[in-house]
Amino acid sequence: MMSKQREQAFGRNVLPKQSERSFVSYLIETYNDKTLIMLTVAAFVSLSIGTWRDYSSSHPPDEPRLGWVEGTAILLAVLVVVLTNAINNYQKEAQFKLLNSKREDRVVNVIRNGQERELSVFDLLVGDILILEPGDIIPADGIYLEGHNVTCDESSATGESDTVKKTPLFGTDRADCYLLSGAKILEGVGRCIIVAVGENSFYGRMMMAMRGQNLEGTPLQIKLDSLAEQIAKIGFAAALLMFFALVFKYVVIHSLRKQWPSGDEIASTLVNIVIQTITIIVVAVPEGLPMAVTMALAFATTQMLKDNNLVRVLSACETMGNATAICTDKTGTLTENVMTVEQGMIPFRCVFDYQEASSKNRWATQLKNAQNTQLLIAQGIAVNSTAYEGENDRGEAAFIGSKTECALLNWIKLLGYDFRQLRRDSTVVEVYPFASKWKSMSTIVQLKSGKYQQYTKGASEIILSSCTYYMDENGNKKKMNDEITKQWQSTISSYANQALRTIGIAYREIPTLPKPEQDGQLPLDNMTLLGVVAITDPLRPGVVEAVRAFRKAGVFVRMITGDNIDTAKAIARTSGILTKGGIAMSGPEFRSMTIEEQRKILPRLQVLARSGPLDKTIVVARLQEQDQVVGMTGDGTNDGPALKMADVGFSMGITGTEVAKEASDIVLMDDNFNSILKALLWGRAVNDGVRKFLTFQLTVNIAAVVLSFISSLTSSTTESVLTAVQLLWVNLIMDTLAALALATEPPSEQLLLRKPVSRNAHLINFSMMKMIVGQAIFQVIVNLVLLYQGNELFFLDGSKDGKVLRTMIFNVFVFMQIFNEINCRRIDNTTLNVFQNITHHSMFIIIQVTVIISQFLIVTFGGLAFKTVPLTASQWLVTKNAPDSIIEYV
Ligand SMILES: Nc1ncnc2c1ncn2[C@@H]1O[C@H](COP(=O)(O)OP(=O)(O)OP(=O)(O)O)[C@@H](O)[C@H]1O
Ligand SMILES: [Ca+2]
Repeated sequence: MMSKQREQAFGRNVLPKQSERSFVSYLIETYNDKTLIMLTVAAFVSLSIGTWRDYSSSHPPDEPRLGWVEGTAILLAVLVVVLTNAINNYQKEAQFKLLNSKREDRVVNVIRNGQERELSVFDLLVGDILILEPGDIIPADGIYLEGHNVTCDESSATGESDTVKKTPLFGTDRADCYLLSGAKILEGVGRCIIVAVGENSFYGRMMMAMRGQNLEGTPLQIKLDSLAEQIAKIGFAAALLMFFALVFKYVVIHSLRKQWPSGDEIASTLVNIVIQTITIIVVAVPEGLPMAVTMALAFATTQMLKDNNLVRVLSACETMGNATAICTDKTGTLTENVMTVEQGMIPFRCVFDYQEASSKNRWATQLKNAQNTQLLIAQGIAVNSTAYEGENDRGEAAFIGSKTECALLNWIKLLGYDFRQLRRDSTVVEVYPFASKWKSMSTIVQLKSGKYQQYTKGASEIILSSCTYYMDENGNKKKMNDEITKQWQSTISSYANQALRTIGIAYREIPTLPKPEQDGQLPLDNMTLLGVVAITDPLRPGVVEAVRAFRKAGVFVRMITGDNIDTAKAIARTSGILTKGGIAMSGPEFRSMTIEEQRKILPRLQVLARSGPLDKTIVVARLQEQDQVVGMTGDGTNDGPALKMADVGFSMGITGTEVAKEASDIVLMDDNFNSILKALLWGRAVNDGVRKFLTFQLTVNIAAVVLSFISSLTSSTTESVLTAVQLLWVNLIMDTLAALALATEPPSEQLLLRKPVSRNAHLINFSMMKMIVGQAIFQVIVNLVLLYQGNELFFLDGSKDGKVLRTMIFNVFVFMQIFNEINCRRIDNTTLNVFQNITHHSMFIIIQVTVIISQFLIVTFGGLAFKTVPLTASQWLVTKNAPDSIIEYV
């Protein structure tokens, strides 16, 4: 059947879209807040009392009827607050949704219409033949057709962590040929036919059932939530205190005067006091605090995707900001993973170097005597690899699979062999795919004679040590001796010192099929060494600079690689990871040390070569014991535990197995080391953004509450200088808008100039504290001075019920917040220039300009609601500069 028809009949491998949450539900969610509801009730009470007084008989007929204004204005303010917050939440959610869909996409290898190709999992169809390798997570339900040793971990489906051995459908023993989606392939290679996709697959059904479950907060969110709660309690207490103080004052004044106002006047004053109290609560409750983190995270994670960091676990983003150590792989991360066979010795004494034009011909001539060897090598490489030539996901023809194998396949292609033909000509009976644990791969084929032949390729020292024979320059099998071994060794290290990756190629003939050892590895002994090839893999551009940047930022970079120690050292030296006095050693050596010795050596350990997945976990454990925050990269299935254990696990988007990705917090979409630096930058930016916002928020909080408190207690009408509606506007500036403005600053290189902040450091550090308290005191003093001395100061006619002065104070207060917000951009003491990089931060500028314009409109046209009067140009100037003039005055 054509794939179109299959798609129509069975659908694509996607789950139906989650029913969209309507905007109204966001509105309801935001409005569902105690203080907002209280405020609404109070507003309605004020509205009814106000209207009632307007039309009551005692209302003076010549005065305008304005009793309804206050209540309506508050209702409008509540509406604006709810709307802005809901819009924010809605957008934030949309960003996370985008991230989620990206997170699920990946490529799989399939055979469709007889053609091998790479496809997006979403395009997998029933009837496709899927190619499976160790580390894959089965993307749809399938039936195992053919393969070797396929073993699955179905714990995600059954909850039991037993490994299940699968047998092919047409095998001798048809016990279990079902491959469940969601299960992991632990070992073996194979092919299966897809029988159920999307919603109909096992995994799909499970995911559908789990829909709608929510994530828990990140550590920063949890910290902020509890801080917000504490502040809210204090604010609540302050508001309550104010309420009783105002009521007490009102009662005392009137009982001293022995003259009580009319009942409705008392009622309206009481309602006013209640409204003021609730407004103070609204201002004091820092509802924007937890939101600021989510917003910063939503912003950061979507931006990080552009920097090729796919954040799987939200908290990783902020944790990365505190990282003190990075452990990175070499191949593909520091290097480009563009591999080409460049040099080699095949067989003994026949050397070639593709950099040298004449060398190739010389090698060809030498090889003439050993044609059989060349064929053996070509067969070995063709049969003993899982890479293939096909279409990549962009539809271009390419070698697909392990880059090392691609390089080898390409090499034999250049030598004139057709690897497909070679594969077709041989009968493969067993495959032991490459595993980092063993550092080799073997395939056993049955010869026409009925005997078996084993091809093995892998890390050259390991292959060398398992060989008792070697092929000499004439194509004769000879016994190894010490001298020959030395010669091979020196060849290998001369390649390795040039930062080349060496692969040993060997074979042996065996009469019967060998039994794997305990750990599943094929015994490697009595092999014949055919030769060693050396593969280049250039350093990625920018790595040297990135390593330097990490060092400046106080983050220690270590290389943990499976490659040869000399190769590793050479690369580490050129990339700047290995420095004078630094230690490079091999994984087995490190593993055999005592914990004490490991701890001692760790601060200087920069390269760990020939390491296995276990070494990674050891390094993470030792580092974490020293309270380090560790970022660790990994690509293989066995790297899973180390990735999980690390504070931030990075998996490779291109070469990483699905299992590694699942265990990781962040997927490096381009496998690139430089992207880890980007993650550090963003991590620091998120932490900083939240701190900036916190500083700003607390300053305004304290200033507004204290000012209202003092001014209302001292005023004759028990009214605060800042009216309820004005305060609500201030609250909008400082909560929602400031969170947007301060928590979304794109990172700048400056963030890399300072040492990491401890993860356990208090959210509010000393310099923030100084800033908060200093600013708040300053603001309160300025406004109080204006309140009591303003009329003389600005030569105002105080008799006009002080409206101009009050408007000016309101204006001064808002402008002080705007300046304060600019100040809060730099809280890290690295520079005093608060305008640094402000041009890169368009969101900040947009919001500030919006606030200034709105303030102008409010003052000029919003008089009714905000109780303001239009100011003259000079009064505007004065309010903007008032803080300075006050300083002069004082
Ligand atoms: N497909 C393969 N078949 C056989 N041998 C391989 C294959 N891929 C790699 N090797 C050999 O095994 C060694 C270890 O590989 P491993 O994947 O553990 O680490 P690596 O790729 O060299 O480095 P890193 O751990 O930094 O990514 C390699 O140096 C190489 O010699
Ligand atoms: Ca608030």
